[in-house]
Amino acid sequence: MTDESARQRGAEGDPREHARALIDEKTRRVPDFPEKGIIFQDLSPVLADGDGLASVVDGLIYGLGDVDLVGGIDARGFLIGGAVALRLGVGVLAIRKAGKLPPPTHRREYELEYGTASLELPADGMDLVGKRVLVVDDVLATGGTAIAAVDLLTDVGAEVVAVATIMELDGLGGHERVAKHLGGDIPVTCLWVG
Ligand SMILES: O=P(O)(O)OC[C@H]1O[C@H](OP(=O)(O)OP(=O)(O)O)[C@H](O)[C@@H]1O
Ligand SMILES: Nc1ncnc2[nH]cnc12
Repeated sequence: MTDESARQRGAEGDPREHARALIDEKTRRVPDFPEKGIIFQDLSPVLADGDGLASVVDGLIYGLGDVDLVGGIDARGFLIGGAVALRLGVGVLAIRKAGKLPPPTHRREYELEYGTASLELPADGMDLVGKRVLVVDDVLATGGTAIAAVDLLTDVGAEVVAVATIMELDGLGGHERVAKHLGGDIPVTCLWVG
């Protein structure tokens, strides 16, 4: 990390401003992927950049309350989840796509901007009751994935304290859907909206 990037990220105020500038500059926007009509927002170049990853992590945790555990959503949420957890000094939990975890599991199905899917969590081996969990992912689109993650964590007795994503796709209603599902008092934060 350079002194310059550290200065830009935090010392001069809100670290989200620098994160937003890098997201704006580096995101790869690909039309008609994975199907016609979808503009795929590929954050790979942002996260592959040291300053980009650090800025995003700082931005995602800005203003957060107490967190015991970070839940990262399969698959791109894993990248952010591990980095955020390390920064917060807590553990990370992989919220997995169906069929990856050995039984017993809890499962929730949901609809995506393109298709349907299921998420799973282990149903034993960990005591998640009462754990304050921050859910992280790269993109919030329709909100279906985030809602399934919230429901799974609720199923295992955890308390979701915030949902944070790097990017929100405007016009799909995801932010409102997730906020409403969480009941209004739990923050849904997205660094960049577009
Ligand atoms: O708000 P939603 O409409 O639910 O969409 C958002 C989800 O879609 C993408 O994941 P995807 O299912 O494509 O999986 P991947 O991370 O494995 O590529 C993205 O990483 C989010 O998890
Ligand atoms: N348009 C999109 N770009 C990247 N990830 C997504 N997840 C859901 N919709 C997406």
